[in-house]
Amino acid sequence: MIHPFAVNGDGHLTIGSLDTVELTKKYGTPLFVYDVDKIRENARAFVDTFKERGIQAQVAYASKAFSSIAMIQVAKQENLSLDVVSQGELYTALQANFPVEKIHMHGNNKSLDEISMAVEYNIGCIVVDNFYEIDLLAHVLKEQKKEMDVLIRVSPGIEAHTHDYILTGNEDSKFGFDLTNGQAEEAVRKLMTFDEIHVKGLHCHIGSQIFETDGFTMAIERLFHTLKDWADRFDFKSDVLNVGGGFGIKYTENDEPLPLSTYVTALIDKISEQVKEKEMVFPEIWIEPGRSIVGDAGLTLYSIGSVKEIPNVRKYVSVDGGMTDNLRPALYNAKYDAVIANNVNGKEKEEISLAGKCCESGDMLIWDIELPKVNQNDIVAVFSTGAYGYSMSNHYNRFPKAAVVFVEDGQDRLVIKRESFKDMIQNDLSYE
Ligand SMILES: Cc1ncc(COP(=O)(O)O)c(C=O)c1O
Ligand SMILES: N[C@@H](CCCC[NH3+])C(=O)O
Repeated sequence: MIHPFAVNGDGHLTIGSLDTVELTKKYGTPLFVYDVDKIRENARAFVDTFKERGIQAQVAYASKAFSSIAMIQVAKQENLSLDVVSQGELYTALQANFPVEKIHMHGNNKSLDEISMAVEYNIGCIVVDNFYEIDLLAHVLKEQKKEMDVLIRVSPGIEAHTHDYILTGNEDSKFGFDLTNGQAEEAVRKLMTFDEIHVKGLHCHIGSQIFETDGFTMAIERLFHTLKDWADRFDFKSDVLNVGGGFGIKYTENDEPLPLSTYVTALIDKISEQVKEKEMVFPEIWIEPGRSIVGDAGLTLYSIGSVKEIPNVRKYVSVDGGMTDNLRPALYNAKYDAVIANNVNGKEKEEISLAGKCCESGDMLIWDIELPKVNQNDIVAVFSTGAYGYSMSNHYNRFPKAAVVFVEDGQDRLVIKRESFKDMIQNDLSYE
């Protein structure tokens, strides 16, 4: 079983020492529950490693992994910076009173409205992704008579080992300027012509759920190759190097993630090596972890409903959620681990497949998992759903969105209310 979960005397799964079965009685299912201590522990693993090495750094929580007012407030308490990719994520951060100067905005198609809002609220930095955006940004800055720090997102041509859909640093990518075909240089030269725009450095993000450090260190080498070239040819200085997020976490026993501090150490060592070799100034290092801060701190609790046994084929056990609260299995064939929360150590086991309740054959949460024999109304806990679970949840089949509870210091606290049917239809207008 995956940290930080344990089992109490009743054989019930606990999270942050609270009985998950009791939580479902109080809040219903499906229910996301986060152990806030674990979120803090993950955040500190990054922050403290930089501190111990005396490195100037910003650890920006990639709020796309799970954005809510309470979560942004935890990020603020942990002195993280924040990565947002939309007006919605920015709005949430503003509502959480997150310090604006520590907000960075991403996006491969930032709209005029998004850029205007970012400039209006004086966020810390915009990560420029394409030529279209440069013109929009210059226009908005002139109009609002403001200045803005920017990073240039480049794709370093790295094929990280992960699912194709979550690969982002390769040449054939919708994100960023290509380093090798001259577009990145063209972008930086163009950005440097605007007095209102201050180019602070480069950004790259090679992908997500990555278990090795090689992809990151190779990317750093390529970035430094470029930085040295630009420094020699047109005196370009990179005060900041943002190497993105993407650090892998444990979903099942087959995943062997590195300790989070190992990623940071590898990044620092490689950057130190390159700085020395190329005789350059040590940049401030920024990273953008999302999944590795919240992923393994969260789980989802479901109630079991129908059970369909097809003799000699399979036993389908259906729960009261599915691809509406966890799209990842359907989208990436992502694998998860689970237990029966009210009978974790049950001796009599059977192999089942855990199905969601959407009208899609592909709405399966886990294929072929061995669990204690299940009964209707048992509670299933699916682990490591803290990242890209709630944030990618949707209204397919008009299922209302689940509730989210934070657990800390032996207390549970509702941080996102369960949607009502009324909430769900609030924007529907009558045609009668
Ligand atoms: C630019 C950028 N930064 C950070 C992240 C966060 O990645 P992860 O949640 O894998 O740490 C992503 C998502 O892949 C991203 O696209
Ligand atoms: N949503 C993806 C990762 C993409 C992250 C953003 N670039 C996941 O669930 O794994």
